[in-house]
Amino acid sequence: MAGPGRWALAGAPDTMSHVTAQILDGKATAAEIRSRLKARVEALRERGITPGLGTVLVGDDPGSQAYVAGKHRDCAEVGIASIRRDLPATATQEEVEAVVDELNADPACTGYIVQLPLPKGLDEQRVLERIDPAKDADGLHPVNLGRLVLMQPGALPCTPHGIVELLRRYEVPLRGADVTVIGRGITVGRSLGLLLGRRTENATVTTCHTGTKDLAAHTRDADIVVVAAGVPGLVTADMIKPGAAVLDVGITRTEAGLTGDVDPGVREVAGWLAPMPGGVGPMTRAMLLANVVESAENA
Ligand SMILES: Nc1nc2c(c(=O)[nH]1)N[C@@H](CN(C=O)c1ccc(C(=O)N[C@@H](CCC(=O)O)C(=O)O)cc1)CN2
Repeated sequence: MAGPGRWALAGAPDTMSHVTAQILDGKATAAEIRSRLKARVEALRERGITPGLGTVLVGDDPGSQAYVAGKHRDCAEVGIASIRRDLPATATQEEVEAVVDELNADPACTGYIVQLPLPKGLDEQRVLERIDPAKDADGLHPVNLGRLVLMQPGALPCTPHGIVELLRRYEVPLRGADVTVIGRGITVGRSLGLLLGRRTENATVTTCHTGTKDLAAHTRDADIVVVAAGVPGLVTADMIKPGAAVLDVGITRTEAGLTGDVDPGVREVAGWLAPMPGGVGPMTRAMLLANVVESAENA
């Protein structure tokens, strides 16, 4: 699946005519991953093991509701049992933590996630820390993030893991690549920096955020740009080195529909583009299933 855009990384002249970016098709890649996971789930079931994914959803945010519904559809497709716990937006910290305790104790739930963000007023970090690290299907418990820092095996956060898988499948050169990540949230930016800096990936990562003085200076030098800022159209064509890979992880819901962080003009400059929708999002869901299957296999 090698793309047309490798010439910028190889140092070819700027005068070379450019082909529109190759699309990093997360939807198709995730479907392939699910079909392989389905076979692994069947093998587990033959050994008498049924993996079970739990979700905890608090409140009525339309995005979170859609993501959780998607996660349960994926489970049904690959044969993972699913357990759903929905709480109203008025739920207290104690009520949310009681559900976490219940899932920690439930043997049918082999892994689970707490859908983020939680409604204002709830202490997200306290909830995440209460999850049994062995059941943390999102890799967001401090123990699992610590393993990532120490480069030890453990559940990996789904979006960063999905990004790395997508880059690998399309043979986007990663070793030694200069990667600029925009956004320092724990579900994407910060964890991605840790993941790409491991010896197995060996990329050089710059994490940009609201305090970054000259964002364009960092993106223009990068072989790979990952943007997870939630600012529609933040990254424009003039900020991208010709032939670089650009991955759009931003999602803003407007009355007109969903908007990503990458301006459509980037497609004419980039070598590869993971669009929103259809790029990284479906990979996030596929990696969650992979975490659940892998932890059932290792149990
Ligand atoms: N506990 C977690 N909470 C959140 C995570 C996470 O990994 N764990 N990530 C995001 C939300 N998320 C999964 O939970 C997620 C986001 C987007 C997509 C997706 O498929 N997006 C589509 C477009 C959106 C749409 O159609 O509605 C796409 O990009 O094609 C899946 C999962 C924050 N919370």
